[in-house]
Amino acid sequence: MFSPRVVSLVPRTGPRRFMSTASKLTTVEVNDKTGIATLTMCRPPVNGQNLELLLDIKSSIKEIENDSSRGLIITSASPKVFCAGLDILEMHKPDQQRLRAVWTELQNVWCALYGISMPTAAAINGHAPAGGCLLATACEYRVMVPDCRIGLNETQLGIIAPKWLVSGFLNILPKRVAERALTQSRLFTTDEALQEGLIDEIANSKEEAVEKCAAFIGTFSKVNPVARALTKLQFRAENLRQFHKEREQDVENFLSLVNRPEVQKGIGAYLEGLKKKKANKQ
Ligand SMILES: CC/C=C\CCC/C=C/C(=O)SCCNC(=O)CCNC(=O)[C@H](O)C(C)(C)COP(=O)(O)OP(=O)(O)OC[C@H]1O[C@@H](n2cnc3c(N)ncnc32)[C@H](O)[C@@H]1OP(=O)(O)O
Repeated sequence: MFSPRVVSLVPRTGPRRFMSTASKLTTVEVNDKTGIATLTMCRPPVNGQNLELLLDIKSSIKEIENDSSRGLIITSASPKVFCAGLDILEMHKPDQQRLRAVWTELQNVWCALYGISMPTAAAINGHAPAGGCLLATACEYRVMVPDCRIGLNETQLGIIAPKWLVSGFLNILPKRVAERALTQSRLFTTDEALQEGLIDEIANSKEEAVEKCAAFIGTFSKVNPVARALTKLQFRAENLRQFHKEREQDVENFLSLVNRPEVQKGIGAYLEGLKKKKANKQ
């Protein structure tokens, strides 16, 4: 559950350091001057969220939280993709135990990122559909590079994004825009996302996006961290409470939905479409 932590306001000095990470699927780099930690997802080619990546993101978030960093920036090592969402292979003809674990870990990642007390920002250096959009919208601030797409396109796969998953989206967009976007499986271009308020700024490169995220986090340097954390909680507590109340039922709903023959057929066709797209590119 959400527990605000007191963070020192004294700036740190010294070189950048790397925290230990559970595996190589994420890296965490702390800028010792600013105290801001950058969590980078590194599962090529598109940071598909399989079980191992989700476990790794969760443990990196916990590590950053325990280190009392000044803030957290999430980004990707892939040149064109921030995160392509759930690894569709985890949902296609799934192993039931693993599928259960995947969904539980997606819940855990969302809960850890959405409920963390320190300032958070996403440097969206590429496309961010579905689970990628989930990560970005769990953060407090978003900076995106041009010519990319972001949104919750779950209905395209025949699956339904549950309430907790949509709550970050609803923190940002008017309900009417959110409802239409979800029912239409809309992926917003960078320009559209800025216009609708789904992202806060555009940056010309990943480096610039990270800098802009750090500048946002820097705006809190003179704000009392406990007051800031409690204020953030005030805005997010109801969604978190609701999530905890429903999380077990939500796993059952997900499993039953994904196992439906017509959904399996849809996921299979979607995967085929992705493969064909690649073949057409070659
Ligand atoms: C009760 C609740 C139920 C449900 C809630 C569900 C919540 C979350 C759901 C999800 O996250 S579902 C996943 C949705 N994701 C997508 O629809 C994205 C699909 N991918 C794309 O649109 C594109 O790949 C891209 C991200 C825009 C990148 O395009 P690009 O041209 O750069 O790459 P390419 O398409 O050639 O892909 C490279 C490679 O990666 C494979 N790939 C892509 N996305 C996924 C994925 N999500 N899972 C697994 N694999 C993916 C693609 O097939 C290519 O593989 P190949 O090299 O082996 O052919």
